Amino acid sequence: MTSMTRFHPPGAPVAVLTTQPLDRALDYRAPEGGVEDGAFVEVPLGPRKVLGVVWGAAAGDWPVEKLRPILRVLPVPPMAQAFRDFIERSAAYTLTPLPAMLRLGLRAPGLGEAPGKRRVYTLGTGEPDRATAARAAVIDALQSRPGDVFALSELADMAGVSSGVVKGLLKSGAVLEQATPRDADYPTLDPQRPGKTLAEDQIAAAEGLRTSVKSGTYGTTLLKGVTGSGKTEVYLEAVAEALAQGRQALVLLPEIALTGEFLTRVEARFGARPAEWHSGVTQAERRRCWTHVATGQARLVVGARSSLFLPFRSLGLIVVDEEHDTSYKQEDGVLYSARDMAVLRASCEGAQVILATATPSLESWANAELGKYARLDLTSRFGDAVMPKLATIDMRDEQLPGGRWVSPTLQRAIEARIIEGEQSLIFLNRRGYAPVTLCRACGQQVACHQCDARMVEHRFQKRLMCHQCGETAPMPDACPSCKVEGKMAAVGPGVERMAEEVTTLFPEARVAILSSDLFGSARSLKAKVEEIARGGADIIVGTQLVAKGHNFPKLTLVGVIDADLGLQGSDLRAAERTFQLMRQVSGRAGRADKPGVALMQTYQPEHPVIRAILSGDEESFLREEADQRRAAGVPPYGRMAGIVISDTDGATAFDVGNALARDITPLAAIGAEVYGPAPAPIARIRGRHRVRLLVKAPRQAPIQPALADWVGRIILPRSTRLSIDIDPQSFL
Ligand SMILES: Nc1ncnc2c1ncn2[C@@H]1O[C@H](COP(=O)(O)OP(=O)(O)OP(=O)(O)O)[C@@H](O)[C@H]1O
Ligand SMILES: [Zn+2]
Repeated sequence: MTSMTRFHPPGAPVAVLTTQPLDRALDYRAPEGGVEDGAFVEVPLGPRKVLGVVWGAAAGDWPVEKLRPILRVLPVPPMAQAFRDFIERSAAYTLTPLPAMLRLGLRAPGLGEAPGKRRVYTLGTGEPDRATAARAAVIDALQSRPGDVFALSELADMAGVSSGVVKGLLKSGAVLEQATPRDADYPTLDPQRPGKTLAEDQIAAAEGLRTSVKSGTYGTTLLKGVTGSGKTEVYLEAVAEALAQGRQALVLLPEIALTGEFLTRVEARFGARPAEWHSGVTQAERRRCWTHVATGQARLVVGARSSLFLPFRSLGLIVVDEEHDTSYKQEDGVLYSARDMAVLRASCEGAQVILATATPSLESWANAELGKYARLDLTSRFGDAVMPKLATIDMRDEQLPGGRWVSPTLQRAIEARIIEGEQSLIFLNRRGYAPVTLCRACGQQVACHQCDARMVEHRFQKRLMCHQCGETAPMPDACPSCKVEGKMAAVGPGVERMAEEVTTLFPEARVAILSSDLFGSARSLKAKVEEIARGGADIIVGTQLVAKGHNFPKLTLVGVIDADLGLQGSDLRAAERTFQLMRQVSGRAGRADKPGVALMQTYQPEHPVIRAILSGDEESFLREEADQRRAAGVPPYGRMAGIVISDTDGATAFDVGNALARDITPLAAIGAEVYGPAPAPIARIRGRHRVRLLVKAPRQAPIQPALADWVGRIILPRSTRLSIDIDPQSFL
């Protein structure tokens, strides 16, 4: 860990950690005027200039006179000691090289550039002097984001054109080029404004949270409240307390589509909107957010998981809303769980964490049981709203023709809602039109040529898509294998096919589909969600995107097409995930004055998980699940790490796997076991063959150093990649 913050006089040797893939900090000489620990600097590296952070005194193994000087100290506040500690500890936890971790903390576009040099582009009033498809794409892109300004490459990427096309539109005035304005301050949030009048149980929970925030120390609270109980209102009180203490707060949401509603609620509570940080905001806006978070001017940030790596000055509170959500796990690049890293960051900062959910992850629940986390409960919905009634539809008793999935029972229920002017949600956790496309002549399924995965038909886009690598191909007329024409058939349902069926059943109804792949931008998805919330649809057909915390006041019926879907896998969390998903999606019903119903179509109504979902007894479900995991020694009662070795050559990947399995001395020393190597469930992605090993260790075992020692004994062939996933959530 770095020592106390320190000033290095001009010429003193200092260590600079750069974002370049080197295994350690490099030594430089402090510039004229000296430099502080944590300062953001520009240094020479070979022929290039790169960004870095002063990481303490130099190691001293190079003579000072041979060191190159720091070129420039950037005009931003230095990285706080607590943040540097977090970078080091999160790197050690996830076994990520420090520079890769630091890179997450330097995601502010144009940080190294002088302010006057940056240019941004925006919509002008002129007409393009020559109309082309590429030019029209630029204008369309700008029109879809009124009021936003873009960097050149950002706008070109958005429009799918070269930057030359954008520049070509300047002369006619159709696009305007401007010097970047100074990053405007965020409006002041007023924590003293009166919030909503809280109900009795809300007051108790809010007081508990306020007291924790007041303590000014680290602590984590699991805020467990049934869907619609008002968790947001309650944790906003904790945010108010942090603001009143003069500290900053961060609220993490699992889905950008949820930010719209959240921003409105923040504005209602504090009189202004907070800073935003996620993939849906422009580079200029990200820069503004980063710099004002660094100075402390931005007091509240709402963001995606990467906002954990913003340079807060004085962070007092992190809220992880829908903490059970799987999207908090970053599954490529640096593999980390934003929920766990939130706890780590808070402990570095002396801040509080609130994990809010109706369906806690077993990890968080167990930590509360152990007393490591505090716990607060909200057990009823706010106001007159009641919890929805849950029931199963036994599909063995329903008469359904082939190629149809909405049972007559569900159909009648939807009909009744339409007559009442209420909304129904049809839920199927499968994107696209059909999961399988096969040839009726030869029986072959269409597969991705780069992956061991089927191509999924997306009928609206008229393309096949691989959900592993994103590769798309036009829908073929003739079978790619036997070349027979007109025999390609869709097998099984996806949301698009459900929308088609629903439209056939209810031709008069307004049907909306919510699936992540159907929206070009986060903004258009947000707009759709808002339109639905206002009543702009009678039937919503959606994937798990709709299960996440949305508030559709007119929605009174949830129909689950296939409640058995998630139970089939051998995933260690299959039961937990199905339970969470069903409780969450059913929780969308009856959130306002009218009571709601959730109907789950299933072929196995007597399955213990289905019965647990119906009973609504979360605590017994979690306790039983905990008992099983404890007996098996798996998370949260044991540690796990997933190792994926990939190579364009399958045999090479296996050789590496075997070499690792042959000598497990460092792991055996901590009582860990190694399973594999075995071909990964998806044995090839993007042309790379994949081999997996699984490491299982006792709960308290120091797994990271043992893993580092173990894989460090192997010299990887150049073509081989090895990734280590601590606490893996997915086993693909
Ligand atoms: N004290 C209150 N006064 C007025 N309205 C409230 C109050 N508490 C909650 N509500 C309203 O009840 C609804 C549900 O609240 P909220 O969205 O905070 O619930 P939640 O617990 O976060 O639900 P979910 O887990 O399903 O996301 C919202 O429309 C909210 O505005
Ligand atoms: Zn693929």
